[in-house]
Parts: sequence; C-alpha cells; structure tokens
Amino acid sequence: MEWIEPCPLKVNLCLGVGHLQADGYHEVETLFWRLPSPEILTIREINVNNVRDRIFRSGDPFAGEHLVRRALDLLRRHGAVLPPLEIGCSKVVPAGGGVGGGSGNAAALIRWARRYGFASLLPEETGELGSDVPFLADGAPLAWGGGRGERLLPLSPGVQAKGFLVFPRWVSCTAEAYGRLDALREACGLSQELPDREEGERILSDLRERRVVGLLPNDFVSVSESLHGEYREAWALAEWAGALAWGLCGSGSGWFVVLDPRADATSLGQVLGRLSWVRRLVAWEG
Ligand SMILES: C[C@](O)(CO)[C@H](O)COP(=O)(O)OP(=O)(O)OC[C@H]1O[C@@H](n2ccc(N)nc2=O)[C@H](O)[C@@H]1O
Ligand SMILES: Nc1ncnc2c1ncn2[C@@H]1O[C@H](COP(=O)(O)OP(=O)(O)OP(=O)(O)O)[C@@H](O)[C@H]1O
Repeated sequence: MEWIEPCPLKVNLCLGVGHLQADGYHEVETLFWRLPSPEILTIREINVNNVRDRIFRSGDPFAGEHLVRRALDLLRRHGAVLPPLEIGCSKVVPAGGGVGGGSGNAAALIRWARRYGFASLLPEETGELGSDVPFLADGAPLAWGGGRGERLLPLSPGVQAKGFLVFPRWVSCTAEAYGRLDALREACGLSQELPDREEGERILSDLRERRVVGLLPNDFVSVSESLHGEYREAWALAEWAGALAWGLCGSGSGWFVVLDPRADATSLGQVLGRLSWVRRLVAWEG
C-alpha cells in the first residue's frame, strides 16, 4: 500500500507572548491560520518482516532528528500498531522559517494515522512534538490557540486570499527568539498584554471583507526588526503592493503577505524574487 499525504503550514495572524512558565514554555494567545504546503509525505508499507522504518530526507537540509520519526515513535507509544513504513518528504520550506514546516510533516503523519484508524492522539499528546503540531494535526483552517498552542478553539469560515511566504537568508531559532523577547522586554519595560479572541475576530472579519489590516500584531516583530532592518523594507513593499495584511511567521525568520484573491500578484512576486536577502519565495492560494 502507498499513501500520499499533503502537509500543512501555519502562519499566526496575531501572536501575543506572555510569561515564561515553570515548564520552560511561554504562554501564548494566537490566531493560527493553516496554509497549504508545497510538501507532501509519501508513506509506503514495507511488506517484509523484521524490517525497521525508513525515513528519507531530500531537498532543503535541516538539523536534528526527523520530526516524522519522532511522530512515528509517539504514535506507537500511544498504541498504534503500525507496519514498518518507508516515508519520504522532499523539503521545500526552509527550517527555522517560522511556518512549522517540520511540524507540518509530523502533523501529516498523525492525520494519516487518525484517518486509517491506527491512533487518534490528543492535542496535549501531539504538543510533545512541537507547540504548533496540535493545530497542524487538527485540520481546522483557523483556530484561536492558547496555552502553548494546544488549547484550540476552531474558527470558521475560512478566509479566501492568496499571497507569498518569504524566507530570508537568515533563520530564527525559536528558543533564542523567545529568550530575546524576554530580554528586550526587561530592558525596555515593554508591556505583556495578551491579545484576546475578539482582536482575532476583528482581523478575520477585515480579511473576509477584504479590508486592509496592515502589519499584523506579533510580539516577535520588535525582536526581528532589532536584528534585521530588512523587515522594514518588507513591510513597505507589502504596503506598496496594496496587500491586505502582512506579518512575521511565528518567531521568524519568514514573513508573509496576504493579497486580495482577485489581485494580480505578478509584479510583487518579481520584486520579492529579486531581493538579495530573500532565499526562497513560496506563492500560496487558499
Ligand atoms: C512561535 C510559534 O511558532 C507560534 O505558533 C510557536 O510558539 C513555536 O513552536 P515551535 O517552533 O514548534 O517550538 P517548540 O519546539 O515547541 O519549542 C522550542 C523552544 O522554544 C521555546 N518556546 C516555545 C513555545 C512557547 N510557547 N514558549 C517557548 O518558550 C522553548 O524554549 C522551547 O524549548
Ligand atoms: N521534517 C523536518 N523539516 C524541517 N525541520 C525539521 C524536520 N524535522 C526536524 N526538524 C527540526 O525541527 C525544527 C523545528 O521545525 P519546524 O519546521 O516545525 O519549525 P519552524 O517554526 O519552521 O522553525 P523553528 O522552530 O526551527 O524556528 C527545525 O529547525 C529543524 O531543525
């Protein structure tokens, strides 16, 4: 048997970071939006006894253990009786870009396991793989997320739009970004007021009505702008292009532009593609 499983990505249409908790994680309040990923998982059953799983890596490189392997281990620990599997994924989305590319690969396997009745994991369980995995594994197009991202309230209907994910030449380590935000807040006495769901609903209603929102609220913007002046150029370009909204992907380094679904994205795509500090451009429609 062979299955093809599409992988999801996420951006945060609003992201507020609260205090560091005793478990080493910060409390967040966020509006998750699922976007289609250019990546897919191919899952093949190995019909030979006493053979181990084979997980193949190709495309864009990344460090550390494959999140798909960790997802397989998690599924089996929770009772999934899976045959040995051969899983492949050609990486297109750069790691450290803030869209949960690796988390989306793991989430795709978890969704596949749920669909075929192998196991149905809870958000608190999938959160072990990464804070964005519960949302990505859930399947809702939009959700308000609390806790570390595992407390989810699905929102509907979705938003029709198109746009770009833009990955710069630098990457952002999530743990470092949270640490820098704490340090910046301590140094500048910045407030830690968390957004509420009403703020998220306002953003959604503007986007559904195709009203311009501008730069989306994300506490990591100040951290990223302090490290890379290029983000200000990014926001100016998005505004010049008549985008509905733009913002940082999670804790960076990627950023995204949301356009009216009827807009012609050609010139913006050409301009973004020519920027010397841009490593990869991914167009999306959803
Ligand atoms: C920035 C977001 O993408 C917003 O959706 C997520 O909060 C980050 O999710 P992620 O990249 O999957 O990160 P994780 O693998 O869960 O966490 C990596 C590290 O980031 C820090 N971390 C992460 C999430 C969180 N709410 N507070 C944290 O302080 C912790 O040091 C943690 O060890
Ligand atoms: N299949 C995978 N694809 C990409 N990265 C992976 C994968 N498996 C493990 N990783 C590691 O996990 C980290 C987190 O990946 P993920 O794509 O979920 O998060 P991100 O928000 O895009 O980036 P980061 O958390 O690194 O800022 C990556 O930085 C990478 O080192």
